[in-house]
Amino acid sequence: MTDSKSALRIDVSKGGPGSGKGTQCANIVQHFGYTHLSAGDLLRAEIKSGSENGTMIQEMIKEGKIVPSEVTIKLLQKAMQESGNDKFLIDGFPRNEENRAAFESITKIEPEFVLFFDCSEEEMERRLLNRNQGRVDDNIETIRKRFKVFLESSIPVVEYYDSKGKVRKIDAAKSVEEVFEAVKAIFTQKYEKAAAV
Ligand SMILES: Nc1ncnc2c1ncn2[C@@H]1O[C@H](COP(=O)(O)OP(=O)(O)OP(=O)(O)O)[C@@H](O)[C@H]1O
Ligand SMILES: Nc1ccn([C@@H]2O[C@H](COP(=O)(O)O)[C@@H](O)[C@H]2O)c(=O)n1
Ligand SMILES: [Mg+2]
Repeated sequence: MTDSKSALRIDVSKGGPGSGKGTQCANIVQHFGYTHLSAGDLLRAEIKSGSENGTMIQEMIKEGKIVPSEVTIKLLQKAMQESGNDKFLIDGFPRNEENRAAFESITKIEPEFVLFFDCSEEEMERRLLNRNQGRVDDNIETIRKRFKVFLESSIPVVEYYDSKGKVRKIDAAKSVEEVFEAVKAIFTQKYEKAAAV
């Protein structure tokens, strides 16, 4: 997203649950100097911190529901301020139209581009059930709810950005290395274009 006043640059990483957003963002950070902000990770940290919103967030995550935007946006803004960076890769946000509209209205920032990790439900389900990170939402019941929310609420946001020519779709069913090759090509092209201006 670009913000002319503060020159913050933000790209967005989207894709279904288990499509590999977090894995690829970690690679992008190492190669391209972004700060990675995972909305899900920030919400999980908020639960651990013992915040007054912790119980509500925990319940929403267990049910695969989307936490109210004001909570998530405050966490994102705080993390951005604390990072000292001006280049952010926001992972798993905006998750629905409310997230998108509220973020843009509060921050006046729009994404430069949106990476969309495209993967079948069958493969995503396999990956989530093998993740073994102790997440309360990595069980088959919650995974099915998360897939439904993804289709009903998150895909329309991808379509919105697509209509603005911002989506870069990546075949995320390939190996981690192959997916990263495709990601690298997108970022390299972006920097080459910027250098040519
Ligand atoms: N290309 C890949 N091939 C096989 N396994 C992968 C691939 N990418 C990621 N994984 C594995 O799949 C699991 C989910 O990946 P990751 O946590 O990056 O997904 P995510 O999109 O961030 O999911 P969530 O939305 O639930 O946070 C992890 O165990 C990860 O190691
Ligand atoms: N914008 C968001 C992002 C996430 N959540 C909640 O966290 C859960 C886990 O998110 P991951 O990106 O780590 O998979 C997600 O299912 C939501 O419950 C949210 O509310 N808003
Ligand atoms: Mg993740």
